[in-house]
Amino acid sequence: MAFGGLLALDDVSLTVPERRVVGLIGPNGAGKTTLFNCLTGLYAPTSGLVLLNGRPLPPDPAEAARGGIARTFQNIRLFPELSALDNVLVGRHTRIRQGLLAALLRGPGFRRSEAEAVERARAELAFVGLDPAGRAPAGSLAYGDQRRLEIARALAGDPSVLMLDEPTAGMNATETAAVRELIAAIRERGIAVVVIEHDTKFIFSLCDHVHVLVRGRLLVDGPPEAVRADARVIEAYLGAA
Ligand SMILES: Nc1ncnc2c1ncn2[C@@H]1O[C@H](COP(=O)(O)OP(=O)(O)OP(=O)(O)O)[C@@H](O)[C@H]1O
Repeated sequence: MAFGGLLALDDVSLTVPERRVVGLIGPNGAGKTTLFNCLTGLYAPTSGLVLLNGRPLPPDPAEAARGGIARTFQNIRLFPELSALDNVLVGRHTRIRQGLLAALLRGPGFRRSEAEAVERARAELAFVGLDPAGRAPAGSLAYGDQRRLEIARALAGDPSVLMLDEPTAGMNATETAAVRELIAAIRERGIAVVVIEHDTKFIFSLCDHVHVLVRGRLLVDGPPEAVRADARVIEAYLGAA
């Protein structure tokens, strides 16, 4: 991925297997968010391909969502005036088959589909540890709960891959531990997770596989123990001795 003369991602390739938590770490400006933006269709990579179950995914966020890739953002992007429940319903929207006419007529098929969506949204709120009624406006929730709400919204779209951009940013140790448990529970549901985090302790204790990105290139990847002990990773983070 090039931005004018800046090569933000250079020859980066990674695979996200089913039911795995894949970590992405690297210093500031390494290209982690840019990679997320390419994988979720927000950016059209200058060259290269994104394959989902072996099929090329067009660079279109709506297609990526329908295909089963969901994400959260580094900076929370909720609809603050909408209730928590409505925020999750927005995430469910890609799976609702009823068209405009059905919505206008509000027939039994539409009402059933709406009731199912609400039930599912409540289940996702409960899954992430929030009040399933979800009446409070999203903007009134505590910061950590807003991050959970974003995850609930992403899960409501039935993703096969969930991409989390710094899910524990700004959280204390207790909240961070809860997010670690939540991600493990998401993997148990059969969903693959890709996580960007600056907190390397969090990444090494959670992930099945870790990729290290430095200045747009993949430096090292492997199981957490191997990556943590790799001299190149230690140098990239701490500088040479
Ligand atoms: N839309 C854009 N236009 C131009 N340059 C961009 C754009 N998005 C990112 N970049 C540049 O690409 C490089 C990688 O940025 P990116 O945000 O992906 O890094 P990051 O690893 O996510 O960093 P951080 O850990 O600070 O969030 C940086 O040099 C950044 O300035």
